[in-house]
Amino acid sequence: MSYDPIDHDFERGLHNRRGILGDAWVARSLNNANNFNADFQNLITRFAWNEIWGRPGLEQKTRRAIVLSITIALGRWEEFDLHVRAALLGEESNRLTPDELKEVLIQSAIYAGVPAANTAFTHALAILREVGAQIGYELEAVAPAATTHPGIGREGRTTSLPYLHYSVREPRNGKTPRRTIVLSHALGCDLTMWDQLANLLSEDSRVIAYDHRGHGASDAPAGPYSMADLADDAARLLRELDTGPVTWIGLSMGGMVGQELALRHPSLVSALVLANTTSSYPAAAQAMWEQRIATVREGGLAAIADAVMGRYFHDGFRAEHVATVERFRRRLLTTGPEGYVACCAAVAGVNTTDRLPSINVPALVIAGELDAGTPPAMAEELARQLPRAQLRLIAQASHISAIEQPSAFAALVQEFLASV
Ligand SMILES: O=C(O)CC1=CCC(=O)O1
Repeated sequence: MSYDPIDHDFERGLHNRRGILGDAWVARSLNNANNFNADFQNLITRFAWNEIWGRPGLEQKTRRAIVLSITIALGRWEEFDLHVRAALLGEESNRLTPDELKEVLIQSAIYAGVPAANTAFTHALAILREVGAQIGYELEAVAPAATTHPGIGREGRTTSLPYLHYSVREPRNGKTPRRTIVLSHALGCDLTMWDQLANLLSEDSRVIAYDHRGHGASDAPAGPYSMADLADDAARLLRELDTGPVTWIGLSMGGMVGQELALRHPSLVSALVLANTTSSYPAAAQAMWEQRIATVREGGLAAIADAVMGRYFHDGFRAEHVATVERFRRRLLTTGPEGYVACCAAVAGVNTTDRLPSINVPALVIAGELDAGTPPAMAEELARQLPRAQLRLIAQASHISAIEQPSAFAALVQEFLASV
């Protein structure tokens, strides 16, 4: 039987401790050990750094965030400072970026209290001032009123009436926007319909999403509305935001607005993505729209909610994505009935077919294979009339194809954007 003189727990712990706190700190701490504290140093090296930090169940970045949160909650500022510095200067695989550190501190404000987070920000800022240059992070003045939420951008509303609620996401890469994209939602939805695509496209683009009049947090002036009203709203919003020509991505009613905008305000549109939409409805559909308006007037939006969900999403999607469908149902039910029926009138009256040949911008027309509301034949007609259109069909998608098939939808949009 051999005797191994190496204490493996201590060695492994030391290795982990160096990886997390850095060689210099660990060397200093070992050099300063003495007959009073060496036993304690040995204990934390074996137990904290080997037993706990050595466990494979969580990434080291996550463990760093946990330590920061707990030291904030307990007000252990010396330990907090040590771990902030180590987290910022750590190895690439496990370091926290200043933005990630900021998120830990913001979240701790809710769970440990604002006073604790306040002190944490003061301590973390002092460390960032010290190590910022080393990690390429510059502190610069920013007005709190101008901050943006990473998931929804900066919200605002037009200064002119009727007020339109919008959000603007600036490019995450921090560079000049490659283009400005406007996302235009369907009847009965609101700008949140686009959250996922907006966050994807804002990697390098400025992305604006807005609520049509009568929807979301925008005004709902007395109706009925026309498609020209909705297009003029869009033009007013773009002029207020001083966007210049935009890439317009609209689904269903949002695509109808895009066509009318390109016809009435051609200088504001440089490219069009028209998804699950049409340039007109057959005469037979007029009675259906009139019936829908009457039903909502009589019974509110609850009276049409099941039918609308059935048109938005195909059977398989509804069965598998109950929470998503519920989210859309809630949104529909919280849309004001007056604004909704006023927009139904605009949709029923859409009529751009004969004018489409004058839209001379690149266009991507997307159809959903299973879309009963605006079937692929309507997309084919759009693509026939638009001089610079390409037509794409998404399989296993009905009306709200951007939600049913988000990856396929995003891939088509990105392929198109790369080509224009
Ligand atoms: O509400 C529907 O049935 C589908 C729809 C028509 C126009 C729109 O935007 O969505």
